[in-house]
Amino acid sequence: MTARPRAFRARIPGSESLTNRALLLSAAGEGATSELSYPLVSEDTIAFAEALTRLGARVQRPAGSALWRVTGGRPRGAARVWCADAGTAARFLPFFAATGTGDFTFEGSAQLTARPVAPLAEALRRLGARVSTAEGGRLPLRVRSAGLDGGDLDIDGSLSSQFLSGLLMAAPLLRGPLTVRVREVVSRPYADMTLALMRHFGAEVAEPSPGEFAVRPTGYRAAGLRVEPDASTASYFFAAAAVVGGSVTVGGLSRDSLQGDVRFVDVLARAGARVEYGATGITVSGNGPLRGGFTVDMGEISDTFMTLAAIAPLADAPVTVTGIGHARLKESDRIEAVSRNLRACGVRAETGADWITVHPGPVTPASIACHRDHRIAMAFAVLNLRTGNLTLDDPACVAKTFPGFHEELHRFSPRHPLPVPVRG
Ligand SMILES: O=C(O)C1=C[C@@H](OP(=O)(O)O)[C@@H](O)[C@H](O)C1
Ligand SMILES: C=C(OP(=O)(O)O)C(=O)O
Repeated sequence: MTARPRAFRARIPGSESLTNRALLLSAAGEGATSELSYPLVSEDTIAFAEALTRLGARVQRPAGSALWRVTGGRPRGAARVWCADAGTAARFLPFFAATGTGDFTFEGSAQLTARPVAPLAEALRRLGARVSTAEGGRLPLRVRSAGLDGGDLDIDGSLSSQFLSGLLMAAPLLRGPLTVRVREVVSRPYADMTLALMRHFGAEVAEPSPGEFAVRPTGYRAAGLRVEPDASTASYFFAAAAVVGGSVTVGGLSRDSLQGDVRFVDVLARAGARVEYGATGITVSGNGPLRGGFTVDMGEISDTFMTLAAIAPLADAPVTVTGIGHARLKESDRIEAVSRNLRACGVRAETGADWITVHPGPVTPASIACHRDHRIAMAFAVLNLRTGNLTLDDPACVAKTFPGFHEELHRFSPRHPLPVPVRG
């Protein structure tokens, strides 16, 4: 066991999900200016902000400032919009663009192009937009529209909640009321986050029955928002305390967070860590060896399943995670990426369509294949705090949501190596 680090207040950047929603809802407030404090500054949110400027908004983000100002504008004309690796950009912005008038093409990286957008295209066609996609319902996606009427439609939420969130956020910008029905939606806490932020920016949205949403064509008003720290990112630092001892506090998070991933701490509690919900933040403390011997459905908080799976070899019995089939459709096939990397470390892991079981055992030296997935890199960096024998084949991929990750984890435990500056 390494030396017990002191109590540590982790400096966690703003939530990507809250930042991107607030950027979009601010951009939808035509002519009005909203202020976002402590937004996430990362590849995903910069790409999202730049995409919005292509769609008529103005985003002022002074270097080093914790305050972004967004002035709304209506999408009009023709634009090619680059979404980089950001799933939320590809799934939210076409709906917003279709409420304007013009011809908009959305493109993304090879990684993003591998992720589905068919449910989005189908919903937009039913609302009257002209939409085309690449084969298999992939990017590039082209949408031509002269604004959308309201109506009544179903949307598929089984692959991702982001399609529902994108449609809901666009709904107040339609010419009439919209009723949306979703039979099954994964990651439901993200839809709840969407509803909460829509209301914060002035929308009237109700859920008269589970999975049925009624939205009035009210448009949006400007609002201010202080962005919570990213609960998915906090999971790595909470898990670090659980596996090396000491305690980590993340200020600005609570049981009432808008982010479902804050519930990851309850999973750590099942594994034996001590969790305290304080007045100013959440604290997780290591409490002896990690306890396994349980099965947990992480379908609603699937971004954090990798954090648990990566430290599960350190537990005293197997850990099974279920409900995570949709995690195969993210930056990587995350069930496959985690299980292959664990096996490369000599750890026994079994998988199915939507589950993984990790067995305890020694971790042998390995190079972790990150698959350009920031969460694979960050999760295995936590395991390495204990083993000290792992390297990442792409440490820089963390910049998608936390450019300063390695520095902050090193500040918690010097056992985490600082990234070697890339020469040239
Ligand atoms: O709406 C959002 O901000 C997100 C929704 C989730 O995706 P799925 O709904 O595809 O699970 C999550 O994995 C992603 O990191 C962010
Ligand atoms: C899946 C993720 O993000 P996105 O869908 O926005 O690419 C993530 O951050 O884990």
